[in-house]
Amino acid sequence: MADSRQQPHSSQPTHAGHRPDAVEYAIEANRLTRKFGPLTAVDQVSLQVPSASIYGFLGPNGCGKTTMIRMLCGLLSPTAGDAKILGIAVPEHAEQLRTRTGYMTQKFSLYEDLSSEENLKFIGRIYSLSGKALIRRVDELVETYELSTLRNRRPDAMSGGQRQRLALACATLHKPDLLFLDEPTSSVDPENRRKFWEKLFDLCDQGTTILVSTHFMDEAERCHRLAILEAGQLRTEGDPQTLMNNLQSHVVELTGSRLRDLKTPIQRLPHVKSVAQQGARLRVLVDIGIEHPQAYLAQQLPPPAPGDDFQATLVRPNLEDVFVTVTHSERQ
Ligand SMILES: Nc1ncnc2c1ncn2[C@@H]1O[C@H](COP(=O)(O)OP(=O)(O)OP(=O)(O)O)[C@@H](O)[C@H]1O
Repeated sequence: MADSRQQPHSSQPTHAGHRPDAVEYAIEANRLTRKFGPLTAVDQVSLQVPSASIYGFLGPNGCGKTTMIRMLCGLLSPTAGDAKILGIAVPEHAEQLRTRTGYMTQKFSLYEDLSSEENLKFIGRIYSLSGKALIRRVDELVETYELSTLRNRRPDAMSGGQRQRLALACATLHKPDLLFLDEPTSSVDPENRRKFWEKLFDLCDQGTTILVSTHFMDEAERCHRLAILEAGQLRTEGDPQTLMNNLQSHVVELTGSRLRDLKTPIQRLPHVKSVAQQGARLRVLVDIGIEHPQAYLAQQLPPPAPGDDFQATLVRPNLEDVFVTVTHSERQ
């Protein structure tokens, strides 16, 4: 039976934060906690985000991603714990970070009654740009984010991808050292998401640190490092390849002609953590303590009928497998 696990490849940033005043970690959070009445939305989360890297928050709805970002931005006070952003304590000294950070929310904070160009100029003036410097910067952003044909268009007449490009242009107008992106691609198709990520890597190469929250696995896999959150708690943290290599489950793919009948019995097996149908295959997560997972599954199931081409293959874990294993979400 085949084992298609591949060798890890490096997912470290190729640049080392070449801004002169760069700190080693753009974000340092120490047991950060936020309660809303009886609810603990963020529960003692500690993490370090290396400068000039892209760091992801991955987690289901309501797991605390936005609350965490708002505390790191200095917009929300923690109930307990502390954080330093670019070496500066928040929320105490958040004002010092105003011109050094950018924030793009999932709702794209654009002014709907202003055109693209007017949005950019308005934001530019907030950051004290004026005259030729403002015009130059707006032209630069229009070029970078492919907005030249949209200069006079208002956001409400733009597609999701176009609005997102404009929102990113606005969020980066003042060349922030650190950019917070809260589910920035939730209304964007895969092609535009891919292009958006190219822009993020360009920014990162220029020394910008990016913290991005997402529930898309393919996006999470692009990050240099990743935190998986659930119910306000940090379940695991690391670079995606290492997380996949260190997965505490075997991943077995089953093919054959009676997969739908097998799904329920497999789900009931004591050492099976999850079963998901993917097209003509069942993807099964088996406890890492089981030495021969394919044999384990074959032994527990009814014998194949004559002519059944049942096969069990050990495959390389993906990030969704990591997510399912470290959280309590059951993949069906
Ligand atoms: N101001 C608030 N008052 C009360 N509860 C809040 C407040 N803000 C967030 N919460 C609660 O805290 C929990 C975490 O919410 P949060 O928005 O941080 O999650 P999230 O991971 O960003 O979710 P999503 O992916 O849906 O955006 C949720 O249960 C939410 O209802």
